[in-house]
Amino acid sequence: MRIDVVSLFPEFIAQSAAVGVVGRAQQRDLLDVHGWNPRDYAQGGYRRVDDRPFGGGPGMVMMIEPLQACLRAAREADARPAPVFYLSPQGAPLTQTRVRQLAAMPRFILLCGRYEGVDERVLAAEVDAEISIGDYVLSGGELAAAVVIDAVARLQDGALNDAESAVQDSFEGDGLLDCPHYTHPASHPLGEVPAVLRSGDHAAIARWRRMQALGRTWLRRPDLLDEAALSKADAQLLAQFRREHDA
Ligand SMILES: Cc1cccc(C(=O)NCC2(NC(=O)c3cccc4nocc34)CCCC2)c1
Repeated sequence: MRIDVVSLFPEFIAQSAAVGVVGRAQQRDLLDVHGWNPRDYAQGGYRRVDDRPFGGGPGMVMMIEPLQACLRAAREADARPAPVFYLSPQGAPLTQTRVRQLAAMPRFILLCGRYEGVDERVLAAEVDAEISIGDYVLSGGELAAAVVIDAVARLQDGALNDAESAVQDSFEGDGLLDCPHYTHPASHPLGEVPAVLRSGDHAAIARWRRMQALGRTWLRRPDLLDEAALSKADAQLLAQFRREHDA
């Protein structure tokens, strides 16, 4: 899979994609991430990429020409067709379902805004869809691009080791939050590790972990619970968690 990223800070994208799971996926040729800087496609001595907003107001807007030329260069770097996604607060919220759709594509291009954003005519002419990673104010779209790249990289076959696959499969499988995790020491001034986890009773441990995942999802993200397909056993575990919680 190939991802091209158009950004005024391509080094940020390259560095974040060089470490961890994404870096390893690139080393394994499962993924290629290429950064492109619109400033390299800006005409004239000043290599201007932004200008003042029509209608007045604070800040600057990214100009059409450098973006169009940069998007064209990125598109033409590979023969395969490439949808363009603009990372934007006005975009559709990113979900694991959307990540799975993106991960199935042979390639796509991510466009990152800076300043107040990009000239609206670029969105109308060049962008296939807008994606948001959440409702808060950021300084640029690059962090959102890094989130998309990480989530998509993890779904490339061969990108994850067994432990990483476990957490991926868990959420992919049932859409629940994770259970609590503990490691040495068993006893500490901060508290004890739950006895069941040290019991060696693997059925009881699996049951406890499932109950915790269900219970925490109920307490913290009931919206996810509505989406999750709960088995009869799950429903009973959750009922027990709620009884103990309300006791
Ligand atoms: C709630 C709200 C309302 C109005 C503006 C902004 C805001 O943050 N505007 C600034 C920019 N924000 C983002 O790019 C951005 C931000 C958040 C999530 C995202 N997911 O993808 C890209 C994202 C847009 C141009 C430069 C950065 C945020």
